[in-house]
Amino acid sequence: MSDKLGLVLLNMGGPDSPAAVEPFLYNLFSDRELIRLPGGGLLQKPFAKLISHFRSRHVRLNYQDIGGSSPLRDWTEKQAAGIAVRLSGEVIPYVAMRYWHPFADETLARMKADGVTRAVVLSMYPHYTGATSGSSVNDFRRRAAQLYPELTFSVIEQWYDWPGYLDALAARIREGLAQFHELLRDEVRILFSAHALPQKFIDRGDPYLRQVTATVEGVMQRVAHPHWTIAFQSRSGPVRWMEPDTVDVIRKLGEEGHNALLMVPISFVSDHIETLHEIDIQYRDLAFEVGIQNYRRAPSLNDGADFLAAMAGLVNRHLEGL
Ligand SMILES: C=CC1=C(C)c2cc3[nH]c(cc4nc(cc5[nH]c(cc1n2)c(C)c5CCC(=O)O)C(CCC(=O)O)=C4C)c(C)c3C=C
Ligand SMILES: [Fe+2]
Ligand SMILES: [Fe+2]
Repeated sequence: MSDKLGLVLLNMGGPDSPAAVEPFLYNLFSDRELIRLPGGGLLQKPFAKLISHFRSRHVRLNYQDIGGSSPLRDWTEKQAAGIAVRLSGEVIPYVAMRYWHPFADETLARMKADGVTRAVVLSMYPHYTGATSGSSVNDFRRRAAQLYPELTFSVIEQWYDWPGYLDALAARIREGLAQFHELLRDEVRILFSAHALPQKFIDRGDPYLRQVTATVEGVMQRVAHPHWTIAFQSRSGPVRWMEPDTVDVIRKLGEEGHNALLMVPISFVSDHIETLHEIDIQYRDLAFEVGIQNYRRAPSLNDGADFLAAMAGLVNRHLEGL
């Protein structure tokens, strides 16, 4: 029997056309591991239908500003291929998304057809929370149990302190700092912006905050710049969210008279709506409004060779330990 090995990268997924925005949002708001709408589960789908319908107009406009669709699938496919070619031995790359194509069941069907019998499943969220990594891994496990129970797989679901990842992130920050005029560089405020979570995820014990903090500390040991802080972006509902909010921190930096700001997206490993729209458009407008004239963002990791080599190292170490 053949013993083909697959590498499956998990991520959120994003709409691939304007028409996909509403069903993408419906899938997202239907996920009770991400968001618990009122009604104890019974009303989750009707509420998801309603919210996705009303939210889609606004979200579609945001996607329109970045070219009409999410680049997340392309980046994740490039990452999967780039990691697979750097592994020892032959490994077939796949991607499985939580809320848009390719869904886990589509990917599992392809793996089965390709004769893949073993796989390493790698969550592309560096920091663990049940809302993202947890939901994606559970979804993959459920679908695999239904559709391809013979598949043997193991999961890598957190890697916030992997040295090669920290090195790659530090390199992006140095690139970001290099975009400022030499005379300004020492004064640059670095703002690490992680995706916010409702505070209740932290209170119930998700390690997300601890892991984000550890990543930032590991990176700053490598970069050695005196001015940095962490904030949380993209709140989206009427609950208590992690603090401080990125918007409030940008405002405060402006009020304090700082005029050089480097944004570093920290919980995402590729470009998508929250780097390309939120950080590059919305927060940039806000920074200018509060007097920060020099606003830059560190490039995302995307398919950077150093990042892919680091991730291949992570997968190789995992395979050696099996
Ligand atoms: C580490 C990454 C992410 C965390 C943590 C996260 C938590 C989280 N998100 C929502 C609600 C929405 N997220 C949306 C889009 C979106 N979120 C992430 C990542 C994290 N989310 C990504 C990569 C994307 C974009 C996909 C793409 O563009 O390719 C959206 C849809 C967009 C919008 O409506 O603004 C919602 C809604 C919650 C409630 C949450 C924590 C529980
Ligand atoms: Fe999100
Ligand atoms: Fe978000």
